[in-house]
Amino acid sequence: MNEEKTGSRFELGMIGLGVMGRNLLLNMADHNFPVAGYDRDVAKVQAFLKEGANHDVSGSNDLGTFIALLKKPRAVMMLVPAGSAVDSVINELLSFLEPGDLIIDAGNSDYKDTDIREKSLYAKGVWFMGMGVSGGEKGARYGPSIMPGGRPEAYGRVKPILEAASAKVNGEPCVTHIGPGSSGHFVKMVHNGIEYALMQLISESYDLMKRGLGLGNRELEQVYKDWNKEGLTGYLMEITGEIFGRKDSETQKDLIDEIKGAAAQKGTGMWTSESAMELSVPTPTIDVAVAMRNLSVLHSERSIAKSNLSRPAIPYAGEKAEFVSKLKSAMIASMLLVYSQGMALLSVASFHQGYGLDLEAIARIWRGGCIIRATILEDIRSVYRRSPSLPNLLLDPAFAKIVADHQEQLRLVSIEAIKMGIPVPALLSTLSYLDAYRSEWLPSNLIQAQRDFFGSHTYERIDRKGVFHTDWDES
Ligand SMILES: NC(=O)C1=CN([C@@H]2O[C@H](COP(=O)(O)OP(=O)(O)OC[C@H]3O[C@@H](n4cnc5c(N)ncnc54)[C@H](OP(=O)(O)O)[C@@H]3O)[C@@H](O)[C@H]2O)C=CC1
Ligand SMILES: O=C(CO)[C@H](O)[C@H](O)COP(=O)(O)O
Repeated sequence: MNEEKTGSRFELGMIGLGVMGRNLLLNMADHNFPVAGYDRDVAKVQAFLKEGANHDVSGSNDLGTFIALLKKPRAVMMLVPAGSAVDSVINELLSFLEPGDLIIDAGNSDYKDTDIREKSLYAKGVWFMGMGVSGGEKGARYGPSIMPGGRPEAYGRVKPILEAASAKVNGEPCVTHIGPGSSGHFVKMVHNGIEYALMQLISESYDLMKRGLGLGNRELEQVYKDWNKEGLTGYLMEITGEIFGRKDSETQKDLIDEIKGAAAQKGTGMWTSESAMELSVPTPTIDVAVAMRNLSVLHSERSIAKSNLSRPAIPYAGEKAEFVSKLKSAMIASMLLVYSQGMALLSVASFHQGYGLDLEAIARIWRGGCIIRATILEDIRSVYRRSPSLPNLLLDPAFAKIVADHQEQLRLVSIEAIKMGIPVPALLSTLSYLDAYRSEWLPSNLIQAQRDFFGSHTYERIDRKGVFHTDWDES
């Protein structure tokens, strides 16, 4: 190690120099912060030092040497897989850290774990922050959206470095102190839940155009590029257009056709659905997106079911261009309804978990750097600027009007999908969410009557206050 690259003067240390850790640390170094990296794998440390050679960086694959590089009170960030790896890193760190040092878990940890870790570390005098980072490899390197939670004093210590490294939209950094405790990881989890639902919707639009209309990959590439230019501008739409244009370097075939239709997952989508259920917030599109990832991996069952359950498809008989235009409208409505579900979950969690979330600030920091960034987040930000405690975006007349203007196309596309036998559970559940949310009357009176009939669970009445029970066996 070179002399000037030693000494306890590095402002932040990163544990885990994988995809995210290496890139985020280089990003911080780009902004002239002296930073140090640690990885168990010496090759990863060397690769980081080589890439950061023109910056004030240092690193080691020895934890004690790495910790000795850091300025006191120390700030140690980790980007390692969620779960036991985080606990094992914390345990190893504890023998080197002192009261007042700060640990930041910037991975996709379960927020419930974050609450436990923060409390137990605080009792030992060590500060702990759970922080969401979104943007993938490129975002981490050139500007992610960052969602730090925990004590405001802890955030204050790393605010300059996080603001410098984050994405900027109109000069505003895509980072803000989210709130206390596990709020940063909760907000990142919901970001990912929205991400799952948007990805499922886009994949359904692909299926409708591929199997329904018979469009080829060049046509699909053009449709997604057009959608990204106007009306549906966002990162996921942008990369989808690029994906359809990519050739496999080995076979020279379209790469998309070489990829198996079985989608993996690491847990954040499922945790979003679980949390929504726990907090009684309806998020049907996110729930169905998780279910479809689960169904996608049942390939051998699906190949048996294919012959057992075959049915003739009723092909689409209309104009292809007209269908694509309706589909674009359907996508606009359904994507807005996904953001509505996710933001409604944040609104309830803010109250129940004492996070005190600023929904306008969350929409602001999601406008750049993250995977769900899209121009609509500017409108969503405006809604919360007007009405900071709105329980659901659909209650804002301007936002509701955009959905209402596109809802008929969502309905028409859904009907065609059903006729063609193409699975579009995200589109259908989104439409039903809309129809249920805008319906003052729901048939749940019958469910109450049934519950009281079989279990004496009682019911409320519309004409009187109180709880009532009927002896349903009495004639
Ligand atoms: N990839 C992405 O797009 C995003 C990922 N995330 C989250 O960031 C975190 C890191 O992901 P990513 O960078 O993609 O993962 P990688 O697999 O690329 O890197 C993980 C790093 O963690 C290290 N590590 C694993 N287990 C331990 C352990 N027990 N002790 C010490 N180090 C360990 C690995 O070291 P070694 O080489 O020695 O195994 C490796 O350097 C995860 O929580 C992920 O969910 C968040 C946003 C986006
Ligand atoms: O956090 C991310 C993006 O925002 C990560 O890429 C995460 O891994 C995505 O979730 P999954 O792997 O379950 O699809």
